[in-house]
Amino acid sequence: MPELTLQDARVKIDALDDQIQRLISARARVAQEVARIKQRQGDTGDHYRPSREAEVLRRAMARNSGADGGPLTDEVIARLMREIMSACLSLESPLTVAYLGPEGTYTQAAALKHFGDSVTVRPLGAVDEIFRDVESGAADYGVVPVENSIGGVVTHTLDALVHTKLRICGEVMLPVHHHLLSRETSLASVGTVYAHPQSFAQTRKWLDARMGKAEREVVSSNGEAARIASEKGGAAIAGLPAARLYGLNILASNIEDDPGNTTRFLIIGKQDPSATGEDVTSLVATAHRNQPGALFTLLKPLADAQIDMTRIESRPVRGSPVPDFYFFIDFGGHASDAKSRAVLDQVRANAAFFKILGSYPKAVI
Ligand SMILES: O=C(O)C(=O)C[C@]1(C(=O)O)C=C[C@@H](O)C=C1
Repeated sequence: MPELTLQDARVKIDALDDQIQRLISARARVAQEVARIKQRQGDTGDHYRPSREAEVLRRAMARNSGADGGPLTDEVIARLMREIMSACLSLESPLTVAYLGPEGTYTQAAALKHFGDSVTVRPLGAVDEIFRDVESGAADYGVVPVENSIGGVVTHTLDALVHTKLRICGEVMLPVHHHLLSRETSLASVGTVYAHPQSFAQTRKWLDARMGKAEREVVSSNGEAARIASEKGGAAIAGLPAARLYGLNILASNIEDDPGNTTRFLIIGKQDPSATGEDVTSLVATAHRNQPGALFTLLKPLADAQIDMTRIESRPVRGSPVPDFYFFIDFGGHASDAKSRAVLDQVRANAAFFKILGSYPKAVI
């Protein structure tokens, strides 16, 4: 092919943009039609469909890996598709999403990664408030952190899951990069570092090596840490959105001790997503007390069925006169498929307390 001039290339880009825009508008009109179909079918809730969204994103990534795919990465393609769907859904029924605030937290980044930009967000102060907000209908969905690859589980979230009527309808995996943010311009001028306890846990080695003399003050969130650093001085450990929001300098980047540092977040709401073929089921159960091998008995059906148990966490049962534990179990599969259903029935039969927390699509991006 003869080499294009810059002007020719721009003419091509303009022509492609015309086509892209026409197609996006056509897609948005079909989404409006989808909303009318759902209403005719008597659908009274919101129009968000987590399983369909996962399918659309997986198709986009598969197309990108095919013959006509590239040069953008699968993740970039999926994120673009994410935003198109988010905008289409906002025409159907705008969503309100509550998350663990304030603004600038990793939970906000997780909420936007999962739902895209075209949602109304409500930053709230505590995990319990997010559960209440969704239960009361003030928000359609909530986003809560559940586990970090270095810092471990978020106990408030596990405890709230035991008693809520809400369902887990999705998960988000967010690679977490911590930065040291400050109004100052050098590490030497920082007297106090503010951070959430999990962020301190995830940057401990770096802080010990580089900021051994600075005070460490625990605050309720990374967003709060950034706000304090912007008002009082010192430095905050937080993400880039917080640096932008509070106009702070980045004194050091990627200070997490483990470069694979990832936080998993849950989407909580009132719907049960349908099976997609790549799903996760979460349950909580207690074993019968005083029975030798009770936990083994509880888990045996999973092993017998060769089901992939991806997670197990325990939390003490509060107020129990003898030691007793809730076991939070995740496995690959959907509660509606025959194999998972049979296993769930057996686990339920072996448990003193049993509750399915949700079956939902495995995180796509
Ligand atoms: O397929 C649907 O049910 C739609 O509402 C369309 C659509 C989309 O834009 O593709 C939009 C929102 C839903 O969450 C899922 C998909």
